[in-house]
Amino acid sequence: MAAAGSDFVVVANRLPVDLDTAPDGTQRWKKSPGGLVTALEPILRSNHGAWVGWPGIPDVDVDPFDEDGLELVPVGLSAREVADYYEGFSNATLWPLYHDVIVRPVYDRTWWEAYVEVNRRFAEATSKTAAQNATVWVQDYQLQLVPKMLRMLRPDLTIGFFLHIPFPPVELFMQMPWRTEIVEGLLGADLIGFHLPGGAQNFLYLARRLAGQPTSRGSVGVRTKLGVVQVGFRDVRVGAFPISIDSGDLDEKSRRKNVRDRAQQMRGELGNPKTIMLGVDRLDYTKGIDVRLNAFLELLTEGRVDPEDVVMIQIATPSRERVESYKHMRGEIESMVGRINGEFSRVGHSVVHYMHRGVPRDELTAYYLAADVMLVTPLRDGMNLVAKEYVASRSDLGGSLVLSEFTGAAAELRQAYQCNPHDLNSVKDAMVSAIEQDRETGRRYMRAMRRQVLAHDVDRWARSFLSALNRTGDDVPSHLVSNREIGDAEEE
Ligand SMILES: O=P(O)(O)OC[C@H]1O[C@H](O[C@H]2O[C@H](CO)[C@@H](O)[C@H](O)[C@H]2O)[C@H](O)[C@@H](O)[C@@H]1O
Ligand SMILES: Nc1ccn([C@@H]2O[C@H](COP(=O)(O)OP(=O)(O)O)[C@@H](O)[C@H]2O)c(=O)n1
Repeated sequence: MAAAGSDFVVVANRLPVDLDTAPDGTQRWKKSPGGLVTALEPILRSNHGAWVGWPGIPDVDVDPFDEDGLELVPVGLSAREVADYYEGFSNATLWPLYHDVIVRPVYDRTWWEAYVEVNRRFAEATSKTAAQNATVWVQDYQLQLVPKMLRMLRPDLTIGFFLHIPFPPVELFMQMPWRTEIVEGLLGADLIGFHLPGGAQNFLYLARRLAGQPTSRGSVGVRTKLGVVQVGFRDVRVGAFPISIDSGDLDEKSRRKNVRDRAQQMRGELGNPKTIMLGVDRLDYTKGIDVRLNAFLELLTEGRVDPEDVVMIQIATPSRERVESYKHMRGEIESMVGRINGEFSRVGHSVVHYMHRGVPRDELTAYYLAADVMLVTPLRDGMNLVAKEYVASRSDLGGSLVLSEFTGAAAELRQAYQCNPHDLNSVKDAMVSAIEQDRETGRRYMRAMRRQVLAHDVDRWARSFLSALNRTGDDVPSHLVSNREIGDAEEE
């Protein structure tokens, strides 16, 4: 039976803050990594909702607490569950399978059992947190069984699900030993959202084939034209809702004098090179950090880029460090950085600056402003918020974006220098075009991309998903998302 509870509950693998243990044993909360938290935290904060999630370290038992008007409901995981559910099934099975099998997925029955058990725990915690008839929004691949489990516990709830990573082609999904259970788990929701129409389309096909449910046959549009799966007397709707960022906030930050001064200072510290190229990613094999380093190495070797003129900065945030494929990739990337610097740096002038750590937000905005060329080269990425953040930060209309075709963002940022990360020549050519771009062309491209990102911000993303979930047309209940109007992109 529902207690008083919250009217709006987000359920995600992680809380927006992680409990961090310092070397002296003291613990403090710090912002969790990744785009999901960046995207959802502002919405939930402005709606005084509740967030159910894992506090980020094993074997801690924390009571629900209030943080600036947001109720945080921790779901504890044991060390074994972190190994089997998070590192195992989520990040060594689902993550590689959904990212085009860049790394071979491991199918392990023990991991699957832990995934089922932890999903049940999340469903139970949510059931206790949500008020009668509340709206619950379940996030991402770690929790695909929660919609069905939650519906069984609380049929009064309106349940949405959003997948932040790509939904794979049918032939790849069919590898999954527990494919039917996953499709049926998702079908517990009232609305299932993907970044792109292709993911929605793949899911509709699988709902027919694996769950044997009738579905609509027409194509799915972006934020419009939802697909439908009929599950008994319920209609489950399926749609494409490309996520975004708080672009207005970033635009405003990038105009601040202290941020601009810091960007200038960074350029000075690097010896004022003609071109600064920047990469900002979690250290993940999907992000194609190795691809851009290889392309840079070849350009330097061929003399198409002069090491005196071009400097590359790579910020690589530590991620999933106990998963084997991540350990392996870190070693490879760091040895490539060493090789490039060994061949092309001189005393006092490194060609690649590599940082294996997170960076505070203001500092990150200054990096975006300092960079002439932003390198976003994933082999596959659900959206990639970094690409959108770069564009939102360039209120000066400077800079150029090299963008992989295999990111969700590529569907919206058409004026980027798009490339195929599986084709090194394509990446090299895009880099050279971005480096050599003339000022007027660059301003035109950046203006067009900014119009897109400023008009389609994270507030609009949440509003379009939640209004579809609540079947209220354009009017979202005011307790769900802020009604802040999005102004026209103002430039310069
Ligand atoms: O929680 P972690 O295991 O440390 O990973 C961080 C997050 O990575 C993934 O982010 C995705 O969501 C972004 C926002 O929609 C999207 O732009 C990006 O393409 C995705 O990779 C993951 O989906 C999250 O669940 C993780 O929290
Ligand atoms: N050092 C860093 C690197 C990234 N980030 C943020 O992490 C998020 C990454 O999101 P994304 O969509 O590009 O990729 P995922 O890491 O979610 O796969 C962005 O919002 C970045 O600004 C950060 O806060 N600090």
